[in-house]
Amino acid sequence: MNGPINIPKALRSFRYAGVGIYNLFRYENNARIHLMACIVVIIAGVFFKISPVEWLLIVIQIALVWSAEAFNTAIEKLADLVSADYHPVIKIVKDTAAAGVLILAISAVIVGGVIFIPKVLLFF
Ligand SMILES: Nc1ncnc2c1ncn2[C@@H]1O[C@H](COP(=O)(O)OP(=O)(O)OP(=O)(O)O)[C@@H](O)[C@H]1O
Repeated sequence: MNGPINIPKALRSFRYAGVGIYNLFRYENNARIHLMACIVVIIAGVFFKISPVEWLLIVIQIALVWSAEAFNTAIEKLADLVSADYHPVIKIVKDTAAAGVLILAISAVIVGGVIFIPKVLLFF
């Protein structure tokens, strides 16, 4: 370690990360879709009075998907900077990054289904 913890620097990092979160939901279509899905899930969670463990699973899934979306967007932006023209490697990079989001989105749908489908069926 190079000395005491630099609190102002840490706070600046938080601010930059906050700007990143704002930009993600302000400008990225897929991130907005995930945000809307998250709002629907939270409303459903409150409505069906899901348990604390179920809330924790939902929170983890939301964090995983948002986080993957943030990394995917960062990779896309970097790829666009590296090569604005079509490039087969950029295609692999972008498709692979998108695959990371899709894998976690499928996991979130499965977790959501396991939690909510029985409650919805009981409701009707
Ligand atoms: N420069 C490129 N070279 C090769 N393939 C590309 C390139 N740019 C995009 N693609 C292909 O098009 C797909 C969509 O890319 P794009 O950057 O438009 O992502 P997106 O998911 O539409 O996100 P956004 O609209 O937020 O930028 C990529 O997954 C990739 O297959």
